[in-house]
Amino acid sequence: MASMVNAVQVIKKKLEGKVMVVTGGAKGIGQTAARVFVEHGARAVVIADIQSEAVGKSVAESMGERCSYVQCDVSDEDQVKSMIEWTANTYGGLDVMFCNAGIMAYSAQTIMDLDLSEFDNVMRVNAHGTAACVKHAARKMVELGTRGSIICTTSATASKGGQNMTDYAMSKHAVVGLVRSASIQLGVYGIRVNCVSPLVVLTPLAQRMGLATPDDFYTHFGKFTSLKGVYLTADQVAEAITFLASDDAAFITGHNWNLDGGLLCLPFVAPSTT
Ligand SMILES: NC(=O)c1ccc[n+]([C@@H]2O[C@H](COP(=O)([O-])OP(=O)(O)OC[C@H]3O[C@@H](n4cnc5c(N)ncnc54)[C@H](O)[C@@H]3O)[C@@H](O)[C@H]2O)c1
Repeated sequence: MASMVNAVQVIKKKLEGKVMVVTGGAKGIGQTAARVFVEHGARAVVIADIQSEAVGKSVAESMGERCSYVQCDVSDEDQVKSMIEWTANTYGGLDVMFCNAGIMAYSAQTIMDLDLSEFDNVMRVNAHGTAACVKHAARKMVELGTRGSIICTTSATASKGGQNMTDYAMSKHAVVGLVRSASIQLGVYGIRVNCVSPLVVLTPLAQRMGLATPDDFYTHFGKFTSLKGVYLTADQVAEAITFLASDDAAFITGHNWNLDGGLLCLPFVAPSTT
């Protein structure tokens, strides 16, 4: 028992003392990330999400006293600005901004049947909303003189075209452009900006695409990855974000980290069926 305790004690907590915001943290990847940030010793984790106060507060409470909830629609710049102000005033700083909130349209969104009001909605949250979050986090970090870390969630669709979800792919390509440009502009302040591009994670969002179990993933995506018999979990994404947020990544900026099981490295030949 004593040796087990010692083993746990030597595991490094990578986020000790940090004040962090997670947008879209009431569900899915963001909720897991908030829990993992607390486990890694973050001083404060603010979950910012469009969900009701009741839903968000119960998620935050389930993670302990270092976690709190602010209802915030990331597509509304004023709400984003107020949420960042509240975080910095309440906890005395802002070290890490995880811009993760994102949505998909309800229709297939092939180009010839593109519903442009759904398109606007997807772009408003995924591109415009992420830009508002990066903008106001950066302004606050510069104001406070913090050499912070900003991380955005984009998607494997940011590097590929698709049979459908045209608006979603466009919005995620936009986030990569945002991250690359912001990383250049903010480097002078010591602020790092990176993004992660997961393939599929079995969250409520993936369920809407009919992906609820590992078998669903293997059936639909297994042949497009070089790694076999493994799938991406929200915990793995959260650990990747934790690394990018931590001081271990002090010289890493401007990257789009593909969490894709090797999908982007597959050669230009028909995928192997073995
Ligand atoms: N799940 C996947 O397979 C997958 C793959 C690649 C990328 N992503 C991206 O990861 C991110 C998280 O996805 P997820 O699967 O956890 O989704 P999810 O639907 O499970 O959770 C998304 C959260 O974002 C919140 N949200 C939605 N609109 C918002 C808004 N306007 N303002 C604030 N919060 C808002 C929702 O309330 C929800 O809590 C998204 O950006 C998504 O595009 C997901």
